[in-house]
Amino acid sequence: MNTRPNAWIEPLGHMLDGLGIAMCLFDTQDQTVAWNDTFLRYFPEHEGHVFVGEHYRHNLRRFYLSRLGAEEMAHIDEYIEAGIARHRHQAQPYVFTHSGRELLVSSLPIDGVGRLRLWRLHQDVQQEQAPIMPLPAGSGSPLSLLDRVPNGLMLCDATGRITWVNAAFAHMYRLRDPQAAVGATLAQVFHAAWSRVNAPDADACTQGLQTLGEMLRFTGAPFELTLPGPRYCRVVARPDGAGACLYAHLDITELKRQQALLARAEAAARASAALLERESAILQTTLQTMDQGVAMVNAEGRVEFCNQRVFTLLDLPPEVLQNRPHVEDVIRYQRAQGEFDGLPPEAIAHFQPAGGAPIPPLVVRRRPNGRILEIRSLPVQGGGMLRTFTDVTERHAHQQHMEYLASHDGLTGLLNRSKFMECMGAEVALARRMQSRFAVLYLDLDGFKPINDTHGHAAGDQVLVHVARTLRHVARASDFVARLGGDEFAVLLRGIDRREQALALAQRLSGVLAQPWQIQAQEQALLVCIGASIGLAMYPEHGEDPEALLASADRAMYLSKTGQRAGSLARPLPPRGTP
Ligand SMILES: Nc1nc2c(ncn2[C@@H]2O[C@H](COP(=O)(O)OP(=O)(O)OP(=O)(O)O)[C@@H](O)[C@H]2O)c(=O)[nH]1
Repeated sequence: MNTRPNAWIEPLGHMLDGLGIAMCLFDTQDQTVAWNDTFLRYFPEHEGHVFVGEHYRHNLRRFYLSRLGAEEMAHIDEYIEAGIARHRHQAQPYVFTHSGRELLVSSLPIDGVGRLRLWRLHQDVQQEQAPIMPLPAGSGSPLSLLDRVPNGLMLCDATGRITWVNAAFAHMYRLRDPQAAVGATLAQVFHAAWSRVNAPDADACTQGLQTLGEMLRFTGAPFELTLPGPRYCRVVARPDGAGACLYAHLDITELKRQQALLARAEAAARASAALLERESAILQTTLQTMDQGVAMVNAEGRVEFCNQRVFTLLDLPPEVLQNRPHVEDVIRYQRAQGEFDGLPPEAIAHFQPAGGAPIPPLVVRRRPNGRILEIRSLPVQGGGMLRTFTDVTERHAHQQHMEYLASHDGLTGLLNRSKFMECMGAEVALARRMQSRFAVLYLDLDGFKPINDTHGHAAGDQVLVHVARTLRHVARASDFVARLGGDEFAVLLRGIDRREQALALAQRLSGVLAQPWQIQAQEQALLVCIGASIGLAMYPEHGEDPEALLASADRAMYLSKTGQRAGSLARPLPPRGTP
C-alpha cells in the first residue's frame, strides 16, 4: 500500500485485496493518493511507475500505451481527455476488458477526499448481490464504502459477537437492515435467516449450524454455507491478531450451479459411455453372427475391420486380414488363388479403392466355387467405405427360376406367348435397324383333340412335348420357338432372307412331325402320326410389328388348315413279335 497519511485507506486497501477488488484513490485535483496490490495485478503497466501525486492523466497514458494499436495511437490524447472527464463524472459502473480480464469499474466520489475507483472481475458480479452504487453526495464514512462491496462483510469481536456488517451481508442473510445483526453471533443470524423462509430446508440449516460450530471455534480454512434460496456462500476469515476478525462472505451460488451442471454433464457422459459400451458389445455380437460379411475400409484403403463371415464367404485365411492389410494386398492374394480368373480387368477394378475408378455401389459376381456374391460398397463420411458381402446364390437361382416360369411354357419348356412376343419385338427392332428380314411360322396341330379324347390328356401331353422337341430340333439354336397355347406353336426363324427358305423349313417340319412315333398311353404303347397346319409370315412385308406379323401367320395357317384336313392319327402298336 502506498498512501498519504489517511488512516482508513490502508486497511480498506487490504480488505479489498482480500476480496480481489482493485482500488485507486484520487484527490480532488485528480492526483493519485493510494492504490492496492490488486490494482497493480489488474493493471501491471503501472507497476514501478505509479506514484503518489501522479496525475490521472499520466496514469491513463500508460494505460492506453499498453493497449492501443499503431493506428489508434494517433488519438491517444483525445482518449486521455475523455477518460479524465469520465472519471470526474462517472455515475454508473461499466465493464471493459484489460489484460485478458473483463473488469467492472465503479467510480465513487468521497466528500473532501476525491474519487475512489474500484475494479473487480466482471464474472463475479454476475451473481445475485447488492449492486455497486455510487455514493450519494455527503456520505463520507470510510466504512460506508464497504456497503458498495458486492460480497458480504462481517466484523466480529473476540467473543464472536458481530460488531458490524455491510449491506451485502444483510442482503444475503435476509436482514431488514445491517444493524439487526449487531450483537448476535453468525450462527444466530444464519438460523434466523432460515427461520424466516416458508419451507426451510431443515437439513441445510442443521448442517450449516454444525459447520459454523466447528469452523468459528478455530478460525482458519474457508468454509461454505447454504443459505435460503438456496444460495451458497463461501466464508473467509481474516483475524486482525488482536481478537477481532473480518469475515468475507462470497456468493458462490453461480459457481455451485455450474459445478452441479458439470457434475450432471459428467454423470450423463458416464451413462452414455456405459450405454455406448453396451451397444457396441451388442453390435459386435451381431456383426460376428450375422449372415452377411461386413468389412470396413478406411480412407487409406486399409481393412480396419471385418467380421468372421467375410473369411468364409471369400475363403480367406484369417492371417490375410490380420494387421489391417491394404485392400490391394488382399486382392493380390485373391488373384493368386485364381479368384478373378476369366474376369476382365475392369470387372475387378472396383474392388480397389485406390484404383481411381469410381466404386460402383453394387456388384454381383460369381466366385470360382459357383457361389454368387452381392457386394455393396457404401462410402462413409471422412473417406473409406463400408463393404457388405451377401451370398445370393439361392436367391439368384430362385429368381432365375421365377423368371423362367414367367416366360416359359410349363409342359414343353418352350417360350410362352408373352415372351415370344417380347423376343419378336426385339427382332423387329434389330431387323429394322439392319434392314434385314425374318420369318414367323404359326403351327396348329391337326386332329389333336381326338387323341386327347380317345387316349386321355396324358397322351395328348406327350404329343405336345414331342412336337415341342421336334420344333426345337429342326429350328436353329438362335431361333425362337414358342407354345402359344393349346396345340398352337410358333417359330421365329432368324436370318431368313427369302420366303422360299422359310417354306422349305415349314415343309421339313411337317414331314418330321408326320413320321409316326411311339407314346405310352394308359399302359398301352401307341404309334402316333401328327399333322400340322402351318402359316408363314415374312417381316416386313406381312407385318411391321409383332402383333401384325403373328396375326398374318395365323391367317395363313387358317387358310392352310381349311384347305387340307389331313388330321392326326394314333393307333395301337401291334403286339411285340408281330411282323
Ligand atoms: N393334352 C393336352 N391337351 C390340351 C392342352 N391344351 C389344350 N389341349 C387340348 O387341345 C385341343 C385343341 O383342340 P382343337 O384346336 O380343336 O384341336 P384339333 O383337334 O387339332 O382341331 P384343329 O385345330 O381344328 O385341327 C383341345 O381338346 C384342348 O383341350 C394341354 O396342355 N394338354
